[in-house]
Amino acid sequence: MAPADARVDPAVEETARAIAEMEIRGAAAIADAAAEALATQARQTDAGSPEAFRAALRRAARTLYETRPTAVSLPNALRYVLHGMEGTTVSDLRSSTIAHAEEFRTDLEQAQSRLGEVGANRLRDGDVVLTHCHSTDALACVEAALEEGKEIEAIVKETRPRKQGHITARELREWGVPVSLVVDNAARRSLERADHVLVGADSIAADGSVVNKIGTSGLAVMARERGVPVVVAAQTIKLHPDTMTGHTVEIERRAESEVLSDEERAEIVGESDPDGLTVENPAFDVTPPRHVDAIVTERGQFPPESIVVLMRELFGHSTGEPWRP
Ligand SMILES: O=P(O)(O)OC[C@H]1O[C@H](OP(=O)(O)O)[C@H](O)[C@@H]1O
Repeated sequence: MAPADARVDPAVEETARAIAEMEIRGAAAIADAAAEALATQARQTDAGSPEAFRAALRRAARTLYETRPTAVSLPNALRYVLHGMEGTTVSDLRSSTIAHAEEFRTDLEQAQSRLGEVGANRLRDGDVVLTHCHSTDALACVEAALEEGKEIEAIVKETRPRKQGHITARELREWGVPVSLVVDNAARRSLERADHVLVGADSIAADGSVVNKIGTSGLAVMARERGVPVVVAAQTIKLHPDTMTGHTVEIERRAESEVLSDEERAEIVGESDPDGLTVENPAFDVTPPRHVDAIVTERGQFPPESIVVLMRELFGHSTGEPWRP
C-alpha cells in the first residue's frame, strides 16, 4: 500500500480536470501541462521518505494519465519525467524530477519550432492550406513559412462538434493570414482550391497510421482523390511506442452533450422511447498510411511507412507504465 503521505497535490487534480474537460487541449499542450503538474507535485509534496515521494509521483502521474486516452504525448511525457526521477533522498528525487520536467518542456517547445521549419519547406509562396481542428504543430509550419516571407492562405474546417477550427481561424487571423472558414461538409468542394491538407496528430502508430480528430480520415481520402497532398505535422512525442508491439490506439468517446443539447434531444425523441436514440461521439479516427503523403517531425520529414524506423530509434527501450504501483 502507498504511504499515507503520498498524496496527489490539488494542483495536479486541477490540471487533470482541465485536461479531461478540454480546457487544456491539443496533444502538445496536454503533454506540457502534465510535465508541469508533475514538477508541481515534486515541489509541493510533503512526502517524508523516498518511498513516499516515489509513490506520490506515481499517483499524480496516474491521475493525469486517466484523463484522456488517445493522445500518446500524455503517457510519453509522464514516462519521460518519471524515468528522470533519480536519487536516494527526497531532496535528490525532488530536484531530478523537477529538472527532467523542465527539460521535457523546453525540448517540446524547441521541437515544435524545428518541426515548423521543416514543414515550411513544403509550403510555397501563395499556397492555400486546408486545415482540420486546431493543431499547434500544423500551425508552426504556417508560422515558419510566414516568417520566411511567404504568403499563405487558409481554408479552415469548422470541425464539429467542438468547433476547434475557430481557434485555428483566430490564430491565423492574428498572423494576418486570409482565412475562409467552411463547414465540415464543404471539405470536398474546398479541396478544389487547396494546395495542401495540413493537419496535426494525437498519435501515430508503427505502421504509419495517423490518429487525429474525427473527420481527418475522410478528408484524407477525398484529398487523395483530388490529388492534394496530405501533410501531418507531428512532433516525435506523438509516436505511439506501444503500437510497435501490436497494441492499438484507444479512440476516445466523448459525451453526447457535445453533439446534442437536452432541448434538441427532447425535440427528436418526442413521445417515443428515449432509449431508442443514442449519440455516438468518437473524438478521433484513423487515417491509413496510404492516404498520407508525409509526416513532418522535428527530426525531418518521413513517408508514413518509414516512421517505425524513427520510433525504434527513439523508443527502442522498454516502454512500460511507471505510474502503476
Ligand atoms: O499537439 P497539437 O499539434 O497542438 O494538437 C494535435 C491534435 O490534438 C487535437 O486534439 P484535441 O483537440 O485535444 O481533442 C487535434 O486532434 C490536433 O490535431
